[in-house]
Amino acid sequence: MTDRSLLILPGDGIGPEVMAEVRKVIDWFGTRGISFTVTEDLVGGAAYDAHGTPLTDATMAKAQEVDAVLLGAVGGPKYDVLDFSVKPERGLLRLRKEMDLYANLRPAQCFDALADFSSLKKDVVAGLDIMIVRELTSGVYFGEPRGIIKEGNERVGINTQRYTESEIARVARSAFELARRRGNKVCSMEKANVMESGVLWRQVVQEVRDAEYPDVELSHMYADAGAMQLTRWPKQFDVIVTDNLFGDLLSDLAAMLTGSLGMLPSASLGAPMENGRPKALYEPVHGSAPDIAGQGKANPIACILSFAMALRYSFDLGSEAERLEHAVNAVLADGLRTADLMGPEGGTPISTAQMGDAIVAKLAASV
Ligand SMILES: NC(=O)c1ccc[n+]([C@@H]2O[C@H](COP(=O)([O-])OP(=O)(O)OC[C@H]3O[C@@H](n4cnc5c(N)ncnc54)[C@H](O)[C@@H]3O)[C@@H](O)[C@H]2O)c1
Ligand SMILES: CC(C)[C@H](C(=O)O)[C@@H](O)C(=O)O
Ligand SMILES: [Mg+2]
Repeated sequence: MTDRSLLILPGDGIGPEVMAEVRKVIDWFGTRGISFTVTEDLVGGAAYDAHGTPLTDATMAKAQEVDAVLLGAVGGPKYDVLDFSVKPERGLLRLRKEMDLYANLRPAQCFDALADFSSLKKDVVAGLDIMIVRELTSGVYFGEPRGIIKEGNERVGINTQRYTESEIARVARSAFELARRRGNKVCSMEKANVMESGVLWRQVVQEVRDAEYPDVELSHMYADAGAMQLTRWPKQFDVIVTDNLFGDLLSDLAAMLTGSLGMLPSASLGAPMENGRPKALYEPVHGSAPDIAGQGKANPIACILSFAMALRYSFDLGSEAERLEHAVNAVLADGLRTADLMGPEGGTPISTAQMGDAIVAKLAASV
């Protein structure tokens, strides 16, 4: 047993495929004396198939106990017919909510070797390094009332955008703290022009900045304009803080600036516990990719970089995280590409497993 515990939840679709490559990386660190006590369990459709629920109470309890949870992806067309309350995605949302993982960090970094590949011009993305901080435990994802009700002869679908002051303030603090360690700039995105929750969001973020972070530059942008600016000139941003739904959309958009959705990792963090570390779940931003599942085509880099974030944020292993990120960069610099990192002109892609092996080989060569 080590004092570093990890719960791995591979999930559905390409989740188990990309997680298998992370296991190789974990094993390699083990050979270097940095070991983890790993347990594996089911989430999403895989848990539903086995237990009739996308997350059992026992798995939930395990997630609360470990230092970090690493999740692959959940969902898929097979489960589209299920009742909403047992859909695979509900398992992930329960983890986020019950672990109180309110700050979702989604870094969009363009690796040098991919600057030519982005759908945007090279000078727009080369060297790009932005951090989206998405509020993850509130907003329209969780607000009440919700549901589908009958009104006269019609069905009405209802979801509620709801934010309390303290929910906004705590994620704003996460963004300002991160900014201080980066470019010292935060842009907050909402729709204060049409939503009261957006008005409150803007006020509270400004108040937190004025009272506690006067040294950090703060700007505000409507989220629709923010989406436009992200594609026009993304390097104007350092840290972006935004709500749950806008953060979901903007982070998929930001992923494509880096070349592929298969490149973007994430860390979902709660408040620091007594040991100074946050409760944490790490997962790639992408989903279960049913269109390529089972074919060895998935890019494992987003999941591997999510493990790098775990090294940094949950285990104080910042230099090991950097070593892993450098290994990814070196593999890309060698020209190795999974299919998602190839343009219409084509080339010969490598498989999910070959990408994992190449990254481990670079790690080994780095010592
Ligand atoms: N965190 C999660 O578990 C998560 C995130 C997003 C979507 N989902 C779920 O995944 C299912 C499919 O959703 P979707 O198709 O809208 O989104 P998706 O992210 O699964 O796929 C979108 C597109 O990106 C490609 N892609 C995604 N990840 C890739 C990777 N690592 N390598 C190469 N290509 C990759 C897919 O092939 C697909 O063409 C849904 O059930 C959705 O709810 C889960
Ligand atoms: C699968 C789904 C619940 C999830 C979300 O909407 O948060 C996903 O899209 C994400 O980006 O993590
Ligand atoms: Mg998403």
